[in-house]
Amino acid sequence: MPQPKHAHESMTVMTEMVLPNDTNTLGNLMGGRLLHFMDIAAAIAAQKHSNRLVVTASVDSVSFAEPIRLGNIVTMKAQVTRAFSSSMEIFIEVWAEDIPAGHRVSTNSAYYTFVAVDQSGRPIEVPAVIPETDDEKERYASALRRRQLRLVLAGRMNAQEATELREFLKV
Ligand SMILES: CC(=O)SCCNC(=O)CCNC(=O)[C@H](O)C(C)(C)COP(=O)(O)OP(=O)(O)OC[C@H]1O[C@@H](n2cnc3c(N)ncnc32)[C@H](O)[C@@H]1OP(=O)(O)O
Repeated sequence: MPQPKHAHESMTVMTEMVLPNDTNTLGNLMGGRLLHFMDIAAAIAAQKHSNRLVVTASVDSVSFAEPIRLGNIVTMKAQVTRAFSSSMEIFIEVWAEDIPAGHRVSTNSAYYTFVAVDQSGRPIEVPAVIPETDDEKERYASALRRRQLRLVLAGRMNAQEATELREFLKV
């Protein structure tokens, strides 16, 4: 069993500049490009936690609340919230910044799930997470509910087994 690791050890901050090739005809960052940036930042956080190869297993709903403009600086902060057997949940927050205007806005957040795999692509055990701050403890505690919900929605868990969702699903 790998030694548990502190949540903050996986913290990853990634910065990108929005270039013309990243935008649509309105000059806004394309959603798929942003998801690509987020996937990389989250994968690095999962690798830091597990010291393994990782693959994306799922992405929870992402909404695009604010357009991100050509020339903006996009900053992503990703950190593992909780690890299970081979899977890890990563919370990622995104900000866009217009540096000349001195304007910074929070644009997105999402939960990604990564699975650590061996060289043959088989899932492999990962360290448990030790949460320390209040935010880390809250996200750690609620991670079990989010895991059960995503596995039920993916058809990988029977709703009857989702102990954290009983009240919500009325099962
Ligand atoms: C960085 C990248 O972009 S990688 C490229 C995109 N991603 C991929 O190509 C991944 C393709 N998928 C796969 O390789 C496999 O489905 C895997 C490795 C994710 C899972 O393999 P399986 O053989 O289904 O393994 P298994 O059923 O044992 O599940 C392994 C873990 O994955 C988790 N998992 C599987 N599917 C999902 C899902 N849809 N959502 C969340 N977690 C999932 C399971 O809950 C389990 O977690 P646990 O070990 O912590 O309990």
